[in-house]
Amino acid sequence: MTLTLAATLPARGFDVELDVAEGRTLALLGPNGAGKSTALGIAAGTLRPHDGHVVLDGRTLVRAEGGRSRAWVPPHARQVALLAQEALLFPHLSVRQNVAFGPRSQGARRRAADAVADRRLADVGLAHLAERAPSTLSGGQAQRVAVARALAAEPRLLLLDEPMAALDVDVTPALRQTLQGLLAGRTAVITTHDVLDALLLADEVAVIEDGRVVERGPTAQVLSRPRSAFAARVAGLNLLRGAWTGGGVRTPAGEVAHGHAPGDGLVEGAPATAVFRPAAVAVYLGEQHGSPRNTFRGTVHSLEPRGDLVRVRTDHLAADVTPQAAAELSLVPGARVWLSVKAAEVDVYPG
Ligand SMILES: Nc1ncnc2c1ncn2[C@@H]1O[C@H](COP(=O)(O)OP(=O)(O)OP(=O)(O)O)[C@@H](O)[C@H]1O
Repeated sequence: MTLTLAATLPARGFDVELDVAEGRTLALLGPNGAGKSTALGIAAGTLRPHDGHVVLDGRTLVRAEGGRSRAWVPPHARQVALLAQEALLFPHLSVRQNVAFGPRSQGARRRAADAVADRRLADVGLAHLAERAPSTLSGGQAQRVAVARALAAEPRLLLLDEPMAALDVDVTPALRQTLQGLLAGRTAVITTHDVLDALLLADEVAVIEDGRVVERGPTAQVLSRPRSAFAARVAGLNLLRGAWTGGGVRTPAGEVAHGHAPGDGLVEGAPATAVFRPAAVAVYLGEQHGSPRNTFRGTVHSLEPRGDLVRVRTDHLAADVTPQAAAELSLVPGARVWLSVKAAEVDVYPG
């Protein structure tokens, strides 16, 4: 592995192990306060773990035991670049000087550093802004300069902390596309809440909740067969977890989901997961009988516009219905409903 990180920080309830292979990008997904930024801070050296280690390309960057550092490489000597949500450019330096800063501080001469800066600015499509002052840039441009600056230092590891979070939605697709090109073949960790970042930028995904990794795997697998509630939400899927019993997944609350189970591996009494799309769910005011359907009781929590449809959220499930259906059923928060989904629309898998 290029990067291995195993660290605890009891003050934050943080206890995480991660690894990233050479040239791969890992996305850290998780709710606010889960510990994603803490993981990046420990890798970058802005935070010290209480126990654990970080090893990059065989070099130990930190090793700590019981709150004492046994090994410590300071942040600037780690060959790790951390890109924050805000660009944080030096205001008194030009765009080119900002990007040349890393090579300069590594000892490159002015001309050579400027040449690197111009190449990196070209990589992010901003060669024409090299003379500008940071204060004259838009948020999206500033963030691109920050990406160029991070890459100019030739880091062995690139850390991106929600790089799109502070940007307007209309500029995020372009930056995401730029990052897609730049991350190919680099070792990187990106934190995000956005399914598109995970899909387009990451080879693997790790879901962090309450300071622990609760799920990890190749991106497509985690998003199509999530096991954690958070991954299911990011993937836009309903998720029910329970035990495989009598041909269905029985949840601790007593709900049963029948579905189709491609492949095998389901064992009577063993953990199993059922997922289905909100668009496959119909909403009724009374229980539906007959036909191979699953029905679940729920109370409407919220209604949100979702393209041409309305997303109806109940305690733990979601359904996408037409605005006409929502109106005919008089759906409002607090309404008691039945949600119904055909077994053929439900994927069931072990775990
Ligand atoms: N400077 C700090 N001092 C003490 N505790 C902190 C500090 N920063 C964060 N924490 C706590 O550490 C835990 C993990 O926070 P962290 O910022 O790593 O989460 P995150 O997953 O990055 O969240 P977000 O998505 O909101 O950025 C939280 O409980 C948070 O309250």
